[in-house]
Amino acid sequence: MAVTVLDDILDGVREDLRARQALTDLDALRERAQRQDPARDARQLLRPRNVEARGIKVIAEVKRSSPSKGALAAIADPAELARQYEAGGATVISVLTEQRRFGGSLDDLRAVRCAVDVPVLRKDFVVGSYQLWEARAWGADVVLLIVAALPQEALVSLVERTHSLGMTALVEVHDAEEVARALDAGAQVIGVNARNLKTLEVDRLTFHRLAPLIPDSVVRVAESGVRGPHDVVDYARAGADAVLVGETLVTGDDPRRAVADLVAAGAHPAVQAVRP
Ligand SMILES: O=C(O)c1ccccc1NCC(=O)[C@H](O)[C@H](O)COP(=O)(O)O
Repeated sequence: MAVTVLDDILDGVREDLRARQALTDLDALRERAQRQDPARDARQLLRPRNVEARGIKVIAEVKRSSPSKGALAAIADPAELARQYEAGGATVISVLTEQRRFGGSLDDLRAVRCAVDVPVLRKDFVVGSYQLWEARAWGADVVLLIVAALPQEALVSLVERTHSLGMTALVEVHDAEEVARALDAGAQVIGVNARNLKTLEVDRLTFHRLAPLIPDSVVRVAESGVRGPHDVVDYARAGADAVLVGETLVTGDDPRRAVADLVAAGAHPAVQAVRP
């Protein structure tokens, strides 16, 4: 019996994963993954060495629905949406591939991969390495690993495996203990989710509380709750290198313009993140 929203999501993810594993064995996935172009270095793009290029980056998400808001947008053509995001200046495109609650799929990931040149993030609820091989086989450059969904030994192993496949791990946290776990696991990019995945409550100040616990050597991503440029400015002032934005972009009528407005806010001299 699922106790929290996250537990319920994970129950469905495990059931759907078993069905996919029954259809495609790991050797076939590995073979497909090895045929892919090497993964793009998203970490470098999220925190460029050239300080002048260091405006707050935007990770723009393809998100049809969610547990907190239900149906958001049909997104009949995820590739076109991704092209609009890229044209607006998004540094990374995030693709939700969980089907039951977010209406996503690996086909969406593949379509977006074929449509854009920027790195693509597989946003799902990873519980094992098979999903990492899936991500690589479908062209992902970045994979989300949710600390709250994984015991520490599994988290450590999955971060290592993600890096060994050439991909970047976006390790997601929501409290101080999870920050410590992410750092222990070797995370080089940490996402602070303002949304509590167990209760769905959104508190943008979560990032402000946790950012000081994340060393300057680690890329900081502020996830969720970005309603517009003002939230980008606020996250930037709290030390974010990047923001991850979904709902505001998929529910608006001009995704390219919406991304461009967020990028402009993040690039403004008054708010550029001052990074050592
Ligand atoms: O969005 C949800 O309702 C949700 C519920 C449970 C687990 C994950 C959930 N969303 C995934 C995300 O973290 C967001 O899609 C992403 O950070 C973008 O957030 P937003 O801009 O608020 O859509």
